[in-house]
Amino acid sequence: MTALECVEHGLITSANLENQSEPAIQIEHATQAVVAIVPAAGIGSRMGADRPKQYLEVCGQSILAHTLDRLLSHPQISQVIVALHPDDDIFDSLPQAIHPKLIKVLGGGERADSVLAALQLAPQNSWALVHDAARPCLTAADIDKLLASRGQFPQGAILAMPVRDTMKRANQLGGIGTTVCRDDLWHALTPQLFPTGQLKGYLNAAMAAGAVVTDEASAMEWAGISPGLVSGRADNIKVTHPDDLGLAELFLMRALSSR
Ligand SMILES: Nc1ccn([C@@H]2O[C@H](COP(=O)(O)OP(=O)(O)OP(=O)(O)O)[C@@H](O)[C@H]2O)c(=O)n1
Ligand SMILES: C[C@](O)(CO)[C@H](O)COP(=O)(O)O
Repeated sequence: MTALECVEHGLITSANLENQSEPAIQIEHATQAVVAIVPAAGIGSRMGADRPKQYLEVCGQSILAHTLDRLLSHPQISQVIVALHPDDDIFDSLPQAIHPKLIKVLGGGERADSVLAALQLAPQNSWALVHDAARPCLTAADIDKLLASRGQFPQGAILAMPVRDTMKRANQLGGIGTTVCRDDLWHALTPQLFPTGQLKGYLNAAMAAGAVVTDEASAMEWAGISPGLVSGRADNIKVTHPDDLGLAELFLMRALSSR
């Protein structure tokens, strides 16, 4: 891909191109493979269903199948690596399981362990686009938006959504302790996009240091990096509790009917 094509695809900014010192780095970043990492080894305890929530059906197929469809069909994603629970006996029955772009790996005890396990199979010199299996409503436009942010955020970025409600912190009695200033507060979503080698290294180091790592950005922040915030759609929900299923069904039906 030529430098100009990188600018046309929004992979680098024209400013990067004019900056004589960095075009090679920016173009290299922009033309590296993008590998989707899908942590799908959870048990869905908060859902309390008869199976892991990623295998609950909405709009005719499982939540995981919807998520994989979005990633496998994206032209800039060259590979999809899915981390599965050791006891998973459903995945291989999914039509998506035999897709040539897809690789499966055993996940770990925590989400971060599953992400790390999948990262071992990603090329060191690639971009890792980490996306929860439990977020089936992701759109191609939001993936495009995050990928296009690499020119502005060469160290990586995440999809996120500004907080809209007044935020309260509970006290010990289950009442309102305090109102939290919501200025500059964002909900972290996924995908989260980082250079694979850096993410692997910092994820390992942060976890070894006992840091709390609930998303990939936490590990990058632990290393002193400030990932970009890219405003994403509010319907990119994480299916977590039973009442999320109706919302996911609604959003997926709306997306399918608009095709
Ligand atoms: N050890 C784990 C735990 C979670 N996940 C994945 O990480 C994503 C986000 O995690 P969460 O929503 O918490 O899923 P669960 O851990 O399954 O839910 P719960 O916490 O209610 O058990 C999910 O796609 C889940 O499958 C994973 O790959 N490996
Ligand atoms: C990664 C994530 O979806 C960003 O909001 C979230 O941290 C996952 O948290 P969970 O407790 O593993 O669901």
